[in-house]
Amino acid sequence: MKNYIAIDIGASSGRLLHAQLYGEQLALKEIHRFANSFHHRHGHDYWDVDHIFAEIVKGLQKAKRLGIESCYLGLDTWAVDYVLLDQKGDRLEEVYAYRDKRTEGAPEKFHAKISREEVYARTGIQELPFNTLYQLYVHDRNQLCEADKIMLVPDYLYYRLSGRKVNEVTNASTMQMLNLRTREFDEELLKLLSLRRDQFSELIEPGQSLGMIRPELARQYDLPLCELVVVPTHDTASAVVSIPVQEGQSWAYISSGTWSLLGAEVAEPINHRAAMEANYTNEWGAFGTYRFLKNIMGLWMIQEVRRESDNAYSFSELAELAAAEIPFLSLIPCNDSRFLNPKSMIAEIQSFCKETRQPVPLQMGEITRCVFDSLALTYFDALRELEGLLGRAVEVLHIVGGGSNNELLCQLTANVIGKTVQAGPSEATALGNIAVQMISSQEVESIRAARELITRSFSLKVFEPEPICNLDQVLERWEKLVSHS
Ligand SMILES: Nc1ncnc2c1ncn2[C@@H]1O[C@H](COP(=O)(O)OP(=O)(O)O)[C@@H](O)[C@H]1O
Ligand SMILES: C[C@H](O)[C@H](O)[C@@H](O)C(=O)COP(=O)(O)O
Ligand SMILES: [Mg+2]
Repeated sequence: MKNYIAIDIGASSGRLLHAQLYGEQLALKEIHRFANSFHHRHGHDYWDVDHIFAEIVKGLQKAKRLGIESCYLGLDTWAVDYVLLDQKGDRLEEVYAYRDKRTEGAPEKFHAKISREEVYARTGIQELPFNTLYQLYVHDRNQLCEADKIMLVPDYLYYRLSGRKVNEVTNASTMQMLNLRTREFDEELLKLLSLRRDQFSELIEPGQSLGMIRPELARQYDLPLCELVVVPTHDTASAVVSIPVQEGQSWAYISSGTWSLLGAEVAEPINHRAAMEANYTNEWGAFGTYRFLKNIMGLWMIQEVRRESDNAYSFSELAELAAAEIPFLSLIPCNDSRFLNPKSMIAEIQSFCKETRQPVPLQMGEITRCVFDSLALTYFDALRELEGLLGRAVEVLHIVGGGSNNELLCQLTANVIGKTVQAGPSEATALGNIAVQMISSQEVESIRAARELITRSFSLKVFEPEPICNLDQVLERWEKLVSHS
């Protein structure tokens, strides 16, 4: 029986899961989980990639102690952030976190050199201030010139495990530097950044093998003999692979974790002006698909509210507290940049409500209810835009990732959008990661077969829309709030 290990590192936690195929069912078991977050040092926000790598090694050691002598191994993380390497392959400096404030105003400066329209026509990528393009634009020039290689975080972790340097395409597309037509780094953008193509590595599609884990690593730490398979290393790309789509469904998804990524799987990019104005993106998907989606602030806001309350409540307790509150009392424009990385999320939420003469949420349930109500309304707006851009109605919204465990938010979303919500799997990213490994090992023949296997193997919850009294008034108030933010 083949062993598959997925390492999924999101912005709030990393996890290592083991999967095996038992007949027609896929069994998944969590072996290791660790908290992940960026740290504020010397005025900036950084990831601790050495700690992340140490946790990966710890997880693989646990796997070996559980009797997993050999396995396939795939790894995915969040997007856009990168590591600078010198010629010896050593890291040149700390790894900036995308929420660091250094990119504030960077898009405006960059687009003085080349228009937004031109960049969107070339890349089809939504404008987020922390895209790699803008991060590199503000990065210290001397450091960049010194860099022999620029690798996104998962590429770097694969390199430390395998010794191979590659840029996997689904995550590379989030850099906003890949040209949709040539499917290569855009030469004009490289020139504007004064970067050379050879500072990046070979672009590689998911599904290919990078060979075995470095033998010295396996020996030193007593690790399983892993064959490293390049999976969709952008966590959202892996999550989309595992969406339990039913035949004939007109479907869309929300990959719901730290971020809520709301979108559809399309065969060709949609990068016309209307898509740009709606700030929809064309991140590359597995097997030549595209992820036509939009970033929504997501459960980051709940994570911060929880952290500021010293983690006094579990995520399910926060949802229960919110469920007892009056709906749609206070609302916030989730995607406003003020919520990207405020000193205090609670204070920022309360300030907005005060500024807009809404009831100011004070109790924990009031605060989390405000976030969940506002997220559901933000999903409503984004889904309506998506249907317009796709030119088709969506019948079912799949919510996958940790947020699929939040039954209040899933029901609220179904009620506001007036459509069926299908929730789960919670570990969609890891399952998509494993699915691509299984396709590569030929134990599963296609994404379609993988989705059927996942649908058979994991329980999903269906939320049918329930009527909301005075929804029209809520939407009217919401539109005013969002249009003025
Ligand atoms: N039992 C639960 N009830 C409510 N929400 C949950 C539950 N479990 C997880 N979540 C939500 O899922 C989020 C984490 O999702 P996850 O996909 O693991 O995030 P990431 O991959 O970004 O680290 C948490 O911030 C929390 O809001
Ligand atoms: C910064 C990116 O927009 C972000 O990484 C997003 O693309 C993503 O992958 C979020 O994944 P989480 O699991 O951290 O929500
Ligand atoms: Mg995630």
